[in-house]
Amino acid sequence: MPPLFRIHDAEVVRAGKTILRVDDFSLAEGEHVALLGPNGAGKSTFIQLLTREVFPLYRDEPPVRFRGQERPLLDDIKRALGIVSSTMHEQVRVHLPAEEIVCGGIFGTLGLPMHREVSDADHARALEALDRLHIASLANRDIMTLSTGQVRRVLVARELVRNPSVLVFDEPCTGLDPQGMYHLRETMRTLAAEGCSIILVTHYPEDIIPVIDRVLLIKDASIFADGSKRELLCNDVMSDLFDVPLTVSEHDGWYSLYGAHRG
Ligand SMILES: Nc1ncnc2c1ncn2[C@@H]1O[C@H](COP(=O)(O)OP(=O)(O)OP(=O)(O)O)[C@@H](O)[C@H]1O
Repeated sequence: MPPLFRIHDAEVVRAGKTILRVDDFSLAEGEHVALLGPNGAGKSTFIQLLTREVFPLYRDEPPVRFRGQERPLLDDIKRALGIVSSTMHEQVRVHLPAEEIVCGGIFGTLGLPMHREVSDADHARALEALDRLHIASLANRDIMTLSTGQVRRVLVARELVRNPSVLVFDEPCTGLDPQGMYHLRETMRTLAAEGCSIILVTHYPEDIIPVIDRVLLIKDASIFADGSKRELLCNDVMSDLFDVPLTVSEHDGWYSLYGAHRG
């Protein structure tokens, strides 16, 4: 089986500057990975290479392959991938029940589509997605009255209605309180246990749920390291990645990062 994604000899240039270079990377079907690195390193650009929102410099052989295809259809990639980011909820500025927001995910609309029939089965899919994340009780709540953490989980459900095989979480816990972080990380665990591949982008090892073993460290527009958590989530590597002294601790497969302050 070809890998889900393969990137080979890709370079993204903006304003005359290389903002990402990837010599070789591949992700197998069903594999999880966490991208970790400082601000401006190139993590979002990496994701946008996969989703074909940015294009690398021309090569005779296209640098990004999806399921072995050199020129995949954008629709095929969109069908396979669900994306949840910490900024998505800023676009939700309408008074609609959470269930309608989720149902809109089937049609790619924010709420129910204006000119298309929404069947009982569509509504049932939306409720099922909310239920999978244990938030069915929010179905009739006005999305504008929910907490940031609740909205983010509703938006995960909105991606789930299309049954993607891969979920990209782009800084999913940014702006959440400890309760919101707990639930969001539990959501990732639930989805991984159900067989979804997770691609996580984060600044914090705390977000890397135990089932994700592979970490891709990105720094200064290139891959700094690619390997297992045990190998890379350690004091020296993290201090080098973020250019400040850091200490890593691990407990039951969960990692934490602290500033190694003196005095
Ligand atoms: N259109 C553009 N023109 C010029 N520079 C750009 C453009 N888009 C991105 N960049 C630069 O490319 C670099 C990588 O950006 P990217 O958003 O991928 O980083 P990131 O690792 O996701 O950062 P953060 O953690 O802050 O979200 C940054 O320095 C950014 O300023």
